[in-house]
Formats: sequence, structure tokens, C-alpha cells
Amino acid sequence: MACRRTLQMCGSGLLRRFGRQQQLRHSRSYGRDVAIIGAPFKKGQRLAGVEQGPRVMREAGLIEKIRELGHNVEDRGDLNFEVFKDDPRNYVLNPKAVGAATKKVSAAVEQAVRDNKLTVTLGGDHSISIGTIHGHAQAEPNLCLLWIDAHADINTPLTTPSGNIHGTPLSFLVNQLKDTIPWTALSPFDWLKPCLNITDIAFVGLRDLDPGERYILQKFNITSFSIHEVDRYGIHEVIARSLDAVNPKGDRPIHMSFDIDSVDPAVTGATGTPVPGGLTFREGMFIAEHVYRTGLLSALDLVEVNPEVGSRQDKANTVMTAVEVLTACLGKKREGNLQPGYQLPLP
Ligand SMILES: NC(=[NH2+])NCCC[C@H](N)C(=O)O
Ligand SMILES: [Mn+2]
Ligand SMILES: [Mn+2]
Repeated sequence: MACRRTLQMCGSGLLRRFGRQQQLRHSRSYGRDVAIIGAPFKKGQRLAGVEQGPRVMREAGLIEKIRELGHNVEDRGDLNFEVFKDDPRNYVLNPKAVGAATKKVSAAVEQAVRDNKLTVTLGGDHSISIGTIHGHAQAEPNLCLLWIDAHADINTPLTTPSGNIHGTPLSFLVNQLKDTIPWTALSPFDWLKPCLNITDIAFVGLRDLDPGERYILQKFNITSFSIHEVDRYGIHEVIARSLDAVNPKGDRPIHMSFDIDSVDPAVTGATGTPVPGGLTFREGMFIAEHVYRTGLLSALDLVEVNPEVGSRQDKANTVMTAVEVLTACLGKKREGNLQPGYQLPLP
């Protein structure tokens, strides 16, 4: 029964809507202005190495690969983050460092989106998405959010079992959770205004939730497709239904926050909180290609690449996957891209 309903949805509304979204592609795919922002930040968790994410992705040729797709790429370099002496007895780890860093990230992303750039932020740990989403929302208040992750990252400072802010970014941003945040103890976040409705979020790839997070997802009936649903419905159905839930008319700018640990650690082992049984490389790529095809991607985060975790092979595979996902989000197609003006050479 559930299956039949799924198929019917696919046959009617979804395909029609997706068909309309696809038309946008031709006007926006080739030659968009892209800004790259490096956010080499690690204080949202405890492991060293994740601050090297922007460097290793650039060293893998990310910028050139995006240029090859026909985009006008402006690499705005790495943000500099101040060092703070933080009080170890707060609800969360390093609130001053994270509060100041995310404020900077927010300003940089807001500016890039206002400059009409498709804005790509390279993490860094996932706490930076407090800033990327906040900044994006200042320029595009109507955005919707795809959160691709093994984790929901919606712990509040009072539910987090680890105290690591990279497990909490969404609770800071969501209007409906405003009263669960101890703002007076977290004055480094005074600059932040919750800017996201809980119904604007869709999760894909979840497989490791804490009790508070499970409760929040259920209480607010948040759109979420765990790995169970990916296995059950297939990745196309899952991503189409996610978009249909948060962007039914296909008229909202999309923010996609892609945590590399959404993908299986057999592929992307170089990450701080790996969880077995993740998305395949192909499922990650499918998500990226599908989101590109909407023509609505407005800002993108790629976070939690940590080249100091795991083997050399883990590092190489993780960085390669990150770069492939990013370029697929920006129009690289596995079936090959037709170069404008290409002519067959004649003998
Ligand atoms: N962005 C991440 N990798 N987050 C992992 C979060 C893990 C755990 N749920 C926590 O809150 O500590
Ligand atoms: Mn994660
Ligand atoms: Mn995450």
C-alpha cells in the first residue's frame, strides 16, 4: 500500500513538478558565477585535522574542475578565525570560538549571495553551517535546506551528549527551538537570529541520532529519510520527495549542507564521526546531480573532511569523493558534459 502510494505520487505531482524545475536548468546551468569560501575551522568538535579540509580539496584541483564546467569562479580564500580562551564549563565546547567564527562565516556567505554568486563553503567541521545558513538566509529569506548527513546535528546545548557544537548547528537556527537554547550563557551567539522554520528542512542519510534529536524530529514531524528509507525507496525517490516536501512549487532557493560522513566510511573514512552503513558513492553523486538539475541550488557546504583520520587511502578516497560531489552539484555529469562549440575534428 505504501509502495503503491509512492508510485502514484511519482507518476503525477512529483514528475510534473520536477519537470518544471528541470526547465530552469537551461537558463542557469552554464556559466554561473561561483564563489568559494574556505572555512578551516575545527573548534566545533575535538579532533585536529578537519581545519585542513579547504586545503586538501583545493589541492585536489577543485577550483579548476569547477572552472572547466564553464563557471566563473572566484576563490575568496580562507577565513581567518580568532583564537579564544574558552570557559570549559559551558553547556558546549568552545562557545566563544564557534560564536565568533560562525559570525564571520555568516557575513562572508551573505555577501557572496548578495553578489549573486552560487556560494560554496568548504569546511571545516559542521558547526560552520550555523554561519553559512544564517548568512544565506539574510540574503535569501525564502531558502529551504537539504541536510545530507549520518547525523541530524539538531541537538540543543542541553541535549548534546558530547558538547560538540558540530552536533547542534540546526538547533541554533530553527525558530521553533528558540526557547530551548540557553542564550544568556551563550552570549557569543548574540549576533544570531533564528532564521529557519523546522518545516524548511529535509534530512537524507540519517543513521545515528541522539535521544533529543529523535524526539525533535518526531515532535515537529520533520521531513527525514534515514538510510532505511534510502534502502526502501531508492535514492531518486528519496531526494525527489525531500525536495517536494520543502520546495513543492520549485520556487525556493536551495541550501544544501553535505556532511561527507553521510557517505559510507568504507569510501569516506577520513572524517571525525564515521558511522557504518552509509550512502554509496553513487547515491552521493545522484543527490548532487539531482540537486544541480533543479537549477535552484544557491549555496552549498561540504564539511567534515578530516585528512588526519584513517589511512592514506581513506584520505585520498574522501577528498576525491568530496570533489566529485561538489562538481556534480555544479553541473558535472557522469554521462559526460557536452562542450559548447565542440566540433568533430575532420581528417
Ligand atoms: N557534524 C557531525 N559530524 N556531527 C556529529 C554529531 C555526533 C553526535 N550526535 C553529537 O551531537 O555529538
Ligand atoms: Mn555527520
Ligand atoms: Mn554533520
